[in-house]
Amino acid sequence: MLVIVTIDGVAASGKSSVAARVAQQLNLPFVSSGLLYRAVARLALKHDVPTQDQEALLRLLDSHALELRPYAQGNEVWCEGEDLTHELHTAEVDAAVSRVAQHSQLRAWVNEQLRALPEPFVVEGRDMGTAVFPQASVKFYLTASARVRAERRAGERTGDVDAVEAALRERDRHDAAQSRPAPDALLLDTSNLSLDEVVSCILKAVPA
Ligand SMILES: Nc1ncnc2c1ncn2[C@@H]1O[C@H](COP(=O)(O)OP(=O)(O)O)[C@@H](O)[C@H]1O
Ligand SMILES: Nc1ccn([C@@H]2O[C@H](COP(=O)(O)OP(=O)(O)O)[C@@H](O)[C@H]2O)c(=O)n1
Repeated sequence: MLVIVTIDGVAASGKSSVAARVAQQLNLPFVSSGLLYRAVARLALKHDVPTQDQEALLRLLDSHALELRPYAQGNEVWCEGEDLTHELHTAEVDAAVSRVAQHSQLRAWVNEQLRALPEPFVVEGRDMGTAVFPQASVKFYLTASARVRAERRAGERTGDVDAVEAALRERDRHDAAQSRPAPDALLLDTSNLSLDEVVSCILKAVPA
């Protein structure tokens, strides 16, 4: 059966880890939409383009072709022969990305890249079940307490748990506009669930 599964949620709620595992079980590709926003933020930082200047960001995209490659073992973003993926999960990009993501034309550009991907797939982000793939067959929205998310993420970033939690809360605040759950999404608080439990809960909702 051809399905799109959307997994949206707040920062560090488990979206990409869960999406990768769900996709593997379903033998589908998974798509990490946030990587495109992260890649634009990374390019802006690299080329000294102000993140509040949408026109300048769009010009940057015209001159630096970005490509999301949704491999099963992990998504990559390439820019003109260079793999940018390893540069996208830094505190610097975390701090800049929400400013990039607030621009409507830039969001339209990201959405165009995503809608051009061959279906079916599992896709994760903030607005996959609302703005981008409202027709998706199965929609989830993941949450977890800010403390739990900070503890999980602290191992992946420099800085103590308090600083990571403050940065996550700040990003959630900036991302609030595009982070509303779809009315038909199933909400899952993962604070007290293991990754395996979250994955099995989602798989139960996918039609056989
Ligand atoms: N339910 C869970 N239980 C334990 N650890 C989790 C769970 N979900 C995610 N993690 C861990 O939390 C961190 C953030 O998860 P990630 O998938 O990157 O979240 P997101 O894509 O929402 O930012 C990762 O280290 C991941 O392994
Ligand atoms: N569908 C999406 C995905 C990400 N984003 C933006 O991109 C940023 C990074 O997304 P991400 O999913 O890689 O971040 P994490 O939740 O993994 O920390 C978010 O903080 C949002 O600003 C968005 O606006 N819409």
